[in-house]
Amino acid sequence: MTDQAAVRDALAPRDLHAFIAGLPKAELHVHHVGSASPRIVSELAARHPDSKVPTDPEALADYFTFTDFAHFIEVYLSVVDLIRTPEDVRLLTYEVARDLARQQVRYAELTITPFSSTRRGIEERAFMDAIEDARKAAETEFGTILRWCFDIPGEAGLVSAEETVRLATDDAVRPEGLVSFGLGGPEIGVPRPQFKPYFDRAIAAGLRSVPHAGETTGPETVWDALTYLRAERIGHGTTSARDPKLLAHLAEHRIPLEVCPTSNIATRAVRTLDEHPVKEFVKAGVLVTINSDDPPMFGTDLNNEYAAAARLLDLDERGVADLAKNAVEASFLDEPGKTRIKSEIDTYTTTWLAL
Ligand SMILES: Nc1ncnc2c1ncn2[C@@H]1O[C@H](CCC(=O)c2cccc(C(=O)O)c2)[C@@H](O)[C@H]1O
Ligand SMILES: [Zn+2]
Repeated sequence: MTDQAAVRDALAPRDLHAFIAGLPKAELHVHHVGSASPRIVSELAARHPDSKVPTDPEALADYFTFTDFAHFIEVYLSVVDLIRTPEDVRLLTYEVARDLARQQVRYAELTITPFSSTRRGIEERAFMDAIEDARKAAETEFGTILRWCFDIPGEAGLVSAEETVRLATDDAVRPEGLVSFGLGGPEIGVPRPQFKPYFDRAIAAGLRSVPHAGETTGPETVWDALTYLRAERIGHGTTSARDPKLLAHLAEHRIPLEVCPTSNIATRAVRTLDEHPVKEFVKAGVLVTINSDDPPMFGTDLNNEYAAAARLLDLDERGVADLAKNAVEASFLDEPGKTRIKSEIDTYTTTWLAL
């Protein structure tokens, strides 16, 4: 071992957490408002004293403890209420990009719910300018590429679907960084087929379909997302593990699952991490990507999600690097960009293992 390696060994922990921290990554399932750090949320809460969101980061940690999925949505919307001006939007987006860059995220598809902001009075062009301004600044200053997914807040119904697809397809409004179209919010009482016309319009406009499904309802919701919404990836897809035919279909057609382990525990979709079905997904040959969903709300970050997946799947450095390459491959980044990041992952891993 060279002197340099000996010194490096003595200084840095060689455990998997250290490897993950430096590993170039891509994140495909992470929400804009859901990524507001405690510092940002408390700063915004201080600007709006009428809000019930705590300003003190300690109290915020308790506030972000959920009894069930409906409670999570209620808390989520109270944070949405803090985003009131285009300046709030730009600050939030830029800071989310900084947090992603700190975790060596080279590329992220950030899910934004524009309906929730325009209906709260933020003018649509100003909203789009704010996110685009932050996206360009992030790429220049952090080297992190951001793309947008616009999603329908399903519980808000077809009015929100119409507004979301208009904002996503009207050339006078849609932002340059928009690549995909999604469907979020509660699944219970929100059947997927009703959104087919809106997804058809989004897909016809060149957007990729990535709805949430199988997070809080059964595998039939995942089938519906595939059949009616022509999903190219599935947000969560947790209950797919209950249907071997669905697992076989996802594997055969290379339809990736955007797995968010800690999210599923925090929203009580899955009881404990050890009971998470990600092992079943891998055993069935399904393409698994690891994501953080709403990291500060769930007391996690992307690196922690990779560490959780490594433990559940008993992975070494090469196994973790493969997970990272899965996400790059499943992304909607152009081929040269994918090749570049995958090559960076390979170089990083080879260098790490050689030390
Ligand atoms: N794990 C998650 N699973 C699912 N969704 C998640 C997850 N994390 C974050 N979201 C986001 O929560 C939003 C929910 C917004 C919503 O339900 C709603 C209902 C009624 C009115 C309004 C409004 O704005 O007026 C909004 C979704 O759009 C989605 O982007
Ligand atoms: Zn989500």
